[in-house]
Amino acid sequence: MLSFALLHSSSSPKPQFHFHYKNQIPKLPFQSLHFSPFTVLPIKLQSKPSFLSLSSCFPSSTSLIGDEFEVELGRLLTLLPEEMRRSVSEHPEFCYLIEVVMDLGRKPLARFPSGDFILSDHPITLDDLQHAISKVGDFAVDNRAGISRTLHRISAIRNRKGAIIGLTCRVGRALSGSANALRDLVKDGASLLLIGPPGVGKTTIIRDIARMLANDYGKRVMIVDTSNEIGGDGDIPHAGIGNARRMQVPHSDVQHEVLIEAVENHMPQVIVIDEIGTNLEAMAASTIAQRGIQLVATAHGVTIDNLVMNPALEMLVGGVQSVTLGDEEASRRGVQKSVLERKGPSAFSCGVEIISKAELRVHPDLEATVDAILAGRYPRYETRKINPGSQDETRESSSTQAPFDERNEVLVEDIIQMNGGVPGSTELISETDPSIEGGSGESENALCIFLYGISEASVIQGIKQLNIDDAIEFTDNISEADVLLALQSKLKKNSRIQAAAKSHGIPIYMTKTSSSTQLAKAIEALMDDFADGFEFLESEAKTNESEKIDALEEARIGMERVVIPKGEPVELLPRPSNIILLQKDLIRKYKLKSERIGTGTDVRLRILPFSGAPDEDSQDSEGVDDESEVDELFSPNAESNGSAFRVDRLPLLPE
Ligand SMILES: Nc1ncnc2c1ncn2[C@@H]1O[C@H](COP(=O)(O)OP(=O)(O)OP(=O)(O)O)[C@@H](O)[C@H]1O
Repeated sequence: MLSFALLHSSSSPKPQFHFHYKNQIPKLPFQSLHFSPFTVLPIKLQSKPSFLSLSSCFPSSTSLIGDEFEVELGRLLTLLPEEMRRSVSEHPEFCYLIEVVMDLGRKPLARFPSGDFILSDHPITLDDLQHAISKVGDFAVDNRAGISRTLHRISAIRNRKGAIIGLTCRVGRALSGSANALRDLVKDGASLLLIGPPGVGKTTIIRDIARMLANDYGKRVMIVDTSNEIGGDGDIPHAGIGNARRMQVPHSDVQHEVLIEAVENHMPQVIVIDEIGTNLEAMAASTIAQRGIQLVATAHGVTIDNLVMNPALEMLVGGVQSVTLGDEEASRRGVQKSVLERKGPSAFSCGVEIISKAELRVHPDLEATVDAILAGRYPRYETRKINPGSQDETRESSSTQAPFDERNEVLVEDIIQMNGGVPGSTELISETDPSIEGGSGESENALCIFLYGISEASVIQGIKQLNIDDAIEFTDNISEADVLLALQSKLKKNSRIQAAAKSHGIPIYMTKTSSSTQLAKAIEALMDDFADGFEFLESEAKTNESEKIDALEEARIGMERVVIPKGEPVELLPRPSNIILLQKDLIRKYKLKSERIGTGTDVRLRILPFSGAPDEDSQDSEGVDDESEVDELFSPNAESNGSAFRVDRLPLLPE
């Protein structure tokens, strides 16, 4: 029978970590970097699969894991058929197992940091699923179940008749120390909102925050545990939450009620809650914040921008409203008359973007971050490392630079960690530090593209002939991108993606089709502009800004001096489509109508005198609706560059 052992070897060579850049997945991206002195050797044993050496995966200081985690992981593995159990326990990354996926009629998979691994060539049967289901508690309405007194989460997929045909078995771990990087903030009573994509480690961190506040700072902490993920399944909470108390939620729809109940009945000083996702929950959280209770919560998203743009959750960060500025104020600020502003105070004082299992971006003043995003400026934030091994506060780097610069710092730290650097080091190493030399097989000057409506595969296919694979890379995180490349038809339907690109100062390019030839041309054009540092865009933006002000002033004077007092129409000068759109907006605010005249580069507006006819706000005199205006805005007459049209720095399109 096959099993494995973890052998400590101080003389063993450092493990080979693959260099990763931006969103590329490293071989072992977590704090596994601590574990470089351990070597995993598969050996043959005449015994049952053993997890006895599992605690060696984790230095004793890192967690409550050790023996308890062995037992807990063992309980998860009892869900699996013997062959799968053996296969997963033999995997070299067994300690870092994230999930086991069992779908009826398909081969079972284990998810590890380095990727998916097939556990057996035998497809999953109904019996296999039945066996697993019999070992877990009841599935709640959110189709999640747990294993009593463990942190594992079993999520079911059902067929149309309600029968379970798939399971995702997530390994839960209490990583004591995973919230150390936020210790200074939580200690001072800051309300923290953590956001991150699924599986990045949000629950793990807030669990540790709950423990830290209850045990280290003696606070009365109440966890509102919607799917029993923070405190584990069963009525006795998992040791990972320390002295914090927890309230279970019978149904996710009543999470907001339990939140209020927690405050009213149990006198908490701190409320911890995972996954605020609805408007009602956001409202409950805001109410709690107003009562002076420290709030620690998570929400799905990648960056704070995602929350600002999410109508259900924007309330968490103070809400967003559109404000019309006076002419003078608008020209003083150099912005259009209608701007977005924060409506009120944020329910949270700090925001934390969980970038990866090893890295956080802390926005110490969440309101300032939201204001910056709405004003199209770079928010200020600090990059911190998650370091479960250290009991100290681990503010590893502090940065208020523009994201582009900071990205390089992060990159450098990643590489150093991957090369076996000491976690917890507070040294900030410059990009030219020799220790990073040779760590990369990739170009540091690669152009990082966020694709929208175009698949990565199509671009790769398109540029095959160009031999520039190393010069570009892709990201799913718009804040990391140098440029947004989108399919025209998709982009024009999504004003939010444009707003997100704008808020990060990223130029937007688009193609009409995603054929290989078009994409190849687009990428070539893009590479040229990137090589020039997108310099021309800067000057274009400046020209555009002053043209915007001129155009609006021209329309205002026309209306105030001619159209309104004399009742005569006024023809404005030809302008680019995006500026015409702004003029139309202003004209509507004066309760006047306009018509678009001319063609090509001669397109301009004629402002019509008030006719007394009912005002159709969303239509101009030609019956052109906003959708057509959007089309117009995207017409290639403004900027054309082969197949890629620059539509950089568009104004926000009407919803
Ligand atoms: N620092 C870490 N090192 C190693 N494993 C980790 C770390 N943080 C989290 N994990 C593991 O990663 C997986 C996902 O973590 P977690 O459930 O906390 O993520 P999440 O962001 O809350 O996910 P979701 O949004 O899907 O609920 C779990 O198996 C967890 O044990």
